Amino acid sequence: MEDIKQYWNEFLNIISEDDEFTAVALLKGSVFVVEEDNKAAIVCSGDFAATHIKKDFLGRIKDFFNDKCSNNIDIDVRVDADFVNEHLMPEEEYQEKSETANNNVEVSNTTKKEVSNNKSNLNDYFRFDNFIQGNNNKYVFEAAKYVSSNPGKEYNPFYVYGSVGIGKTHLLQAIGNSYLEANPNAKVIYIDGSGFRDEYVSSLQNKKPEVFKRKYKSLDMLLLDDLQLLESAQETSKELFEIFQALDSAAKQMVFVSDKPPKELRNIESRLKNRFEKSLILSIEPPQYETRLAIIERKLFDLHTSIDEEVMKYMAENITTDVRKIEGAIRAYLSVRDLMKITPDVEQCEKMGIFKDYFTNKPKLKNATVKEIKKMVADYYGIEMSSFESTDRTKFIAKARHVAIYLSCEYSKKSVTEIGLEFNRDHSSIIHGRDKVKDELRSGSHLFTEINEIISNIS
Ligand SMILES: Nc1ncnc2c1ncn2[C@@H]1O[C@H](COP(=O)(O)OP(=O)(O)OP(=O)(O)O)[C@@H](O)[C@H]1O
Repeated sequence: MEDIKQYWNEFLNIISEDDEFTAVALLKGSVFVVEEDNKAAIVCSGDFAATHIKKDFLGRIKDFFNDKCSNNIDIDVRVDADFVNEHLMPEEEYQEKSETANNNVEVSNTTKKEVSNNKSNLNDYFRFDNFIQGNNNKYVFEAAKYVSSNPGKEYNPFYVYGSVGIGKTHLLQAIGNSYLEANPNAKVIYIDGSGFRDEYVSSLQNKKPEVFKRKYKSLDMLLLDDLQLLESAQETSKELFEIFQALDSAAKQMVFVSDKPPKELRNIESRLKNRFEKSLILSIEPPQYETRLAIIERKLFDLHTSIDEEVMKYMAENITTDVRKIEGAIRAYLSVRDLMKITPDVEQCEKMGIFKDYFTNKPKLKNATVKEIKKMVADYYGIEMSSFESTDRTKFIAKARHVAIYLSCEYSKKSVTEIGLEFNRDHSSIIHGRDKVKDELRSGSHLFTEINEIISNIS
């Protein structure tokens, strides 16, 4: 029998040499099993790994084996987290890891702090290969990668903005880490607005502003986070403009991150604002359902653990904006699991309120009746109210009807049977309509925006 397993190791070595970090992490985090002479499987810890392996690598893996082996090898990719946990680490290590998974989460967080490189303030954890791409961030991600390998060129400065906890700092630091990896002697500084202001103020107090100026003007790359924190520090922003000019004329890359676009920044040196407005400005949006699910899988993968898929989906459905909250929810779940030695399912999570501090609050509709909801939805889509009760099944009407049914189920406090009476339908049609919208929302469809707009019109 041929040594198929050996070929797998050879494949891993080749792919490691190619420096495909994501591939290496995904493939090494999976288990290769030879099942019969001409049958093998790649067992993964989650759908994220399985999907990517199937999509991006299975073809190459099959070609590689077909070149090596005399017979065609049938290779399947499947998900079995427990199997992976058991086979990937020695038994004692596995026991230790699962017993201390909660600590691991903390360890991972402290690691985030401890690994920071003193000179640059960068934290090694924030890399491109552990950043999940989705529709919300794909352009920013591509631009960030481009900037880190082509610094000081056409995207200088690069300006990124977006709301809380959606990966701005992660990408900013990934730019620095990746650039330093290729240029280990480069001078890079990552700092946030308040750190920059404090350093400037203390250089004035110590009567050494020249040292401060020299330090920043001699950089190869400046990564300034939370720029909005300089809004109340006009003098510092003037100083930043000087540094900006020096770095710009030396073609040194600058990346700025803020919670708002340049035009909304107040009390910032106007010449600086003007320059920002001419830069490459991109925003990161909150991640959609699939991206949130992939982030959860990735975070668990980093922690060498896994949790029930339904619980992951439950988290992804209910934490819609802030990825930091997703990390908190994972920590909360693992603490309960490890301290109480139970594996809560979705129902238990709900009963125990494990995620109550992390879930995104649903917009509140004050005293919304089914009638009001129907009126707002009809106005929004420009249809007659009577269409909701009619038998008209044209796509547009059916969609509006489903949205009205969904909102009535979520917000009117009426039972499905009562709602059914108002839509001239039985309770099973109401459940069908409601679930159809829920499924679409899960898949990150545009309906999410439409529903939010309707809700804000009602409330
Ligand atoms: N797409 C993603 N893939 C992987 N991890 C992510 C992603 N987006 C956010 N995170 C993680 O979420 C956490 C919060 O992200 P980050 O600190 O970058 O947010 P931020 O947008 O800078 O927020 P703030 O404005 O509050 O500083 C980090 O631990 C980061 O690794």
